[in-house]
Amino acid sequence: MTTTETAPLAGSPADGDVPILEALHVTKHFPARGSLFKRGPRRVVHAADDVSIALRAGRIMALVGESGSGKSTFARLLAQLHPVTSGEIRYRGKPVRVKGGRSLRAHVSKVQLILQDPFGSFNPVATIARTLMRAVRIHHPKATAAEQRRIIDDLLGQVSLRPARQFTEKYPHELSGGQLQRISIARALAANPDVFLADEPVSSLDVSIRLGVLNLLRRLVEERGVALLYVTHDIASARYFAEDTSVMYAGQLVEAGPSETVTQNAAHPYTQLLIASAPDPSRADDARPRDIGQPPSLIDPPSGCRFHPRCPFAMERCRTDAPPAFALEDGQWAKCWLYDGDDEAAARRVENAAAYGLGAVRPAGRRLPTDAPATTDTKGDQQ
Ligand SMILES: Nc1ncnc2c1ncn2[C@@H]1O[C@H](COP(=O)(O)OP(=O)(O)OP(=O)(O)O)[C@@H](O)[C@H]1O
Repeated sequence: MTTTETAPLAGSPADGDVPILEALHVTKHFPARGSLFKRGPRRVVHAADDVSIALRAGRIMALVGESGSGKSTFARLLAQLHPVTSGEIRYRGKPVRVKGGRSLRAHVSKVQLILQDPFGSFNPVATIARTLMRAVRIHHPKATAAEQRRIIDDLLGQVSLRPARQFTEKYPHELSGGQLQRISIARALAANPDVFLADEPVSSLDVSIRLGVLNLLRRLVEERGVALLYVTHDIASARYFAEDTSVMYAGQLVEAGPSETVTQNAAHPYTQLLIASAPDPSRADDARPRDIGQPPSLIDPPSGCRFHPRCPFAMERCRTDAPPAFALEDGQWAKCWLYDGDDEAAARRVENAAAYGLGAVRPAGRRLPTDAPATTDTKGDQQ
């Protein structure tokens, strides 16, 4: 038995290894627009509430959710671009306390953010060589000019842009979105990071070139042993790309576990609806619930389970009490009262299985302590 009685841990990491980057009970509240100058209690946007995640060497974790669920905010918290409201970020087991300047630079060199829109992240009047040289000078200040040029060639080679001279003298507008996204990955590699936080890295690219960029990221994870957080609204891509998947709804994680299990045997009704509403021509006429409605306001989120106003299986307790995490099989967990041990929950699970044509009704889960970080790291003896 490991420490996992109180900390559900996912995937299949080796025993005793420490995650490279971890968030523990991380919360971020932004002041709501206009609330700074109003009397009365300050209103806040609950962009992330009590989110715990562990990123491990050589593994990809998908963070999936609709627009506005808090995914980008969470990635930025990990990158320390926003301070957390409460909770802790740990790098290799040690709390990260960034106060700007040198400590921020040290964190950024280890934890690199890759953004959705590569065009927006380049200086339009600088050549690729100049942009990359800037990153190389920051991270390899002692290298000679010739060495720095060699480093640039090598970085471009690592992202399969060869020969380098075909790209170095170009301006961003002369390159395709896919080429630019590769160059932003090369720029991130200049820091020799341990962690990539890729925020919708392929959503702005043509469908035909997405796979190439995802394959490149996968190769870098495997060859360099970096940890990768893959932020996406596309749950189908999580299955093929990431070992582990966490699902975020209205600022909270609602389900996590191995990607194969989460995508093929989703437990939370929100994940089930996300999957049912993903385009799939092969099931054009099936009868699964598909109208997934609108996400709630994050200024005044619903009481109890935040998904209850949209949930076809909601019970009275869902309106009043926030669900704890229930450990299921295969390292999967879900914060959903459906997996409670009583008869009403069991009856709703029967309805749930019927609605989604599931072969078998799922058993109840094991309720995990609420103070435990319900991370995506569900390793261990939680069954
Ligand atoms: N700096 C900020 N100040 C105030 N509110 C913010 C700020 N940044 C994000 N938010 C709010 O936090 C919530 C979560 O936004 P976030 O961008 O993290 O979601 P997301 O899941 O990444 O969505 P998308 O996929 O559209 O980027 C939204 O309600 C957003 O308006």
